[in-house]
Amino acid sequence: MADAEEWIEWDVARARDWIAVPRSDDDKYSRGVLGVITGSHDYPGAAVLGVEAAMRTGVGMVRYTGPRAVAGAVLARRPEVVTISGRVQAWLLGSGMNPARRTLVLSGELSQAIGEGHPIVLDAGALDLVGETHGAAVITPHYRELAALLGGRKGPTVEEVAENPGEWAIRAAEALGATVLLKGAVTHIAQPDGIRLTVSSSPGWLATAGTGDVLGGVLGALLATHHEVLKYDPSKLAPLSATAALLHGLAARRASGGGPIAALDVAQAIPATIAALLARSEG
Ligand SMILES: NC(=O)C1=CN([C@@H]2O[C@H](COP(=O)(O)OP(=O)(O)OC[C@H]3O[C@@H](n4cnc5c(N)ncnc54)[C@H](OP(=O)(O)O)[C@@H]3O)[C@@H](O)[C@H]2O)[C@@H](O)CC1
Ligand SMILES: Nc1ncnc2c1ncn2[C@@H]1O[C@H](COP(=O)(O)OP(=O)(O)O)[C@@H](O)[C@H]1O
Repeated sequence: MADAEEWIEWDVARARDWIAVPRSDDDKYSRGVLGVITGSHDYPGAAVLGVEAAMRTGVGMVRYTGPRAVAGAVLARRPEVVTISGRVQAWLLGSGMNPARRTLVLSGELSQAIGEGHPIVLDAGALDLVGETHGAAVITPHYRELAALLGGRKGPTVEEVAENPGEWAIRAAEALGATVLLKGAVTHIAQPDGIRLTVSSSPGWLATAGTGDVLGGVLGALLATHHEVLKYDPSKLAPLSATAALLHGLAARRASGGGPIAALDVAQAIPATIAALLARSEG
């Protein structure tokens, strides 16, 4: 089992360096466009939550090209979103999707997105596509999803992952050749190059439906706004992933104020959380 001392706990001082603040010469394209294929007939809300979170984290544009039936819900919440295909600098795939119900058309669209080689977040119903990625890819499973993903490789039970999440995050990163952000009360980020980061400051109120979809949007936005550096140095996925998890937890704490929260509350609290983090105040 991994030595606990090898893990670095991510903090506000480190995270601050991974927020891309727009410069005077930036425009919406230079900041980065996030392509999003998420949501389904069964889970349209996951797409709404992820897109909301990405926009609140700060990105030049979101292109949502998921199921047409879901696009209406996304647009109803965020008319800023563009729903026609076009160039993007990063992708968020899979939240609210069921791989067992993936149509041929959707399979083709997901493969095409992955084939572009941009930095990519694979969540929920796109986790099984990790073997198709080349370049910077991060997967964002919870314990059950990681156990299922490793199942074909003499993998662990859900209980085994829960007992030792850090160790299984490391094993998954090595076996799958991707950055792993393993969600839980403590979020573990492991990369094949040996980087190991934790975020353990999130409030328990985050254990509510849809907060993982919000995290996907936060992370997608961070990848899109750091696409240039990721092109040359995919190892930067780890600090970006840890920053996403930290922001997510800080936004939850801010939204909560000690009381219960819903996932959308977390997304809405992100701008003030980022402003506080950049101002070196409490974060
Ligand atoms: N608003 C949205 O659009 C949202 C969309 N979401 C999207 O949903 C998708 C699937 O997400 P997920 O992995 O969290 O759930 P899922 O794979 O179905 O897990 C099944 C497991 O849970 C268990 N189980 C179920 N009920 C239980 C109970 N009452 N008490 C105890 N156990 C219970 C069940 O056990 P079983 O009933 O089979 O014994 C089984 O083991 C994913 O794409 C995500 O993005 C979510 O983010 C939520 C908000
Ligand atoms: N007890 C907890 N304390 C702090 N954070 C938690 C706790 N349980 C879950 N979380 C966080 O909440 C989010 C839940 O994501 P996920 O399991 O994908 O839910 P959903 O599929 O409903 O969006 C993750 O970011 C996870 O790290």
